[in-house]
Amino acid sequence: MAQLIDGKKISAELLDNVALEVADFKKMHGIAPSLAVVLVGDDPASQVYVRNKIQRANQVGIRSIEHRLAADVTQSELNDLVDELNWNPEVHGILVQLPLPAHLNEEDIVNAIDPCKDVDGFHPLNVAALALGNPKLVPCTPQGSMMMLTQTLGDLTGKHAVVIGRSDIVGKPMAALLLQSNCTVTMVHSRTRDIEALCRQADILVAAVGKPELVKASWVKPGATVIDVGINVTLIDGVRKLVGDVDFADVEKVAGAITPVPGGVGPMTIANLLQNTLKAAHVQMFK
Ligand SMILES: Nc1nc2c(c(=O)[nH]1)N[C@@H](CN(C=O)c1ccc(C(=O)N[C@@H](CCC(=O)O)C(=O)O)cc1)CN2
Ligand SMILES: [Mg+2]
Repeated sequence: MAQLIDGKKISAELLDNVALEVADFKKMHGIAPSLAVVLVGDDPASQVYVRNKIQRANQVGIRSIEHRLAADVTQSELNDLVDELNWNPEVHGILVQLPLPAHLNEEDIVNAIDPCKDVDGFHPLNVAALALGNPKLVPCTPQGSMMMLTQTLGDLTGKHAVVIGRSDIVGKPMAALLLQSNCTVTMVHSRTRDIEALCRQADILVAAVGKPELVKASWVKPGATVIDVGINVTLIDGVRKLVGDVDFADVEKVAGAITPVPGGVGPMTIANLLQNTLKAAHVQMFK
């Protein structure tokens, strides 16, 4: 049976470390790092994620400022808020919870955030910095996935990593980070031919595609490390159940190590958001 990569445990260690560094930051500067969290509308999952982010921020001593906007807010009203947060020296990190309601243009909003406060790492300047091998603020889910990989495997040099999915917030930055760690990287997606055979070549398999339990044991090389980024809500006999993109019960029989859902990558995302907030605050103090 595969080793379980425990995201709750690894993220708790990271949060303890962030809390210590936040205490040092406060001693040095006399203020707390601060994070502005913008939530538009009433998507139930987004409400849960935002609540968890604020709760964890408070736990490590980061000041959080919540901005809740109605679902029918206009693009220019949201832009005005982002602008105000950009100019406010008491705000070190800004995050706009995604997805936004359909009438809003996500790209324009992300582009409006000051790249130095972009703790999600989604701004084009942060994307470019990562692609050029000089990362500044890195997207939280891929950064957390890399921490789990290095804790499990140590040096990743020479390993063949296959990333399933090419989203801007997970697949692409994940591939860039794996490349930076000297992996040989293959990206597969909906138009790839024979995905299964390519996945079977992977020493490291990262599933970030949003398809419940897509990856079966037959896709996995014996002993491979499997990172499951998927968070899919399914109904089993009328009961809400969270499953990943990996068929855990099947794949754990062949993998060397595997992340569960829940309790894997998810908690790492939030811990990395707070680490990014601290990093952004440090950079702004010396500007
Ligand atoms: N601005 C952003 N929006 C979104 C991001 C993001 O990184 N920045 N990522 C996702 C949602 N997300 C954080 O925002 C997120 C999703 C899931 C978890 C998590 O801890 N999940 C738990 C299970 C929670 C549950 O029971 O529902 C787990 O996997 O154990 C954290 C953060 C999209 N939007
Ligand atoms: Mg839209």
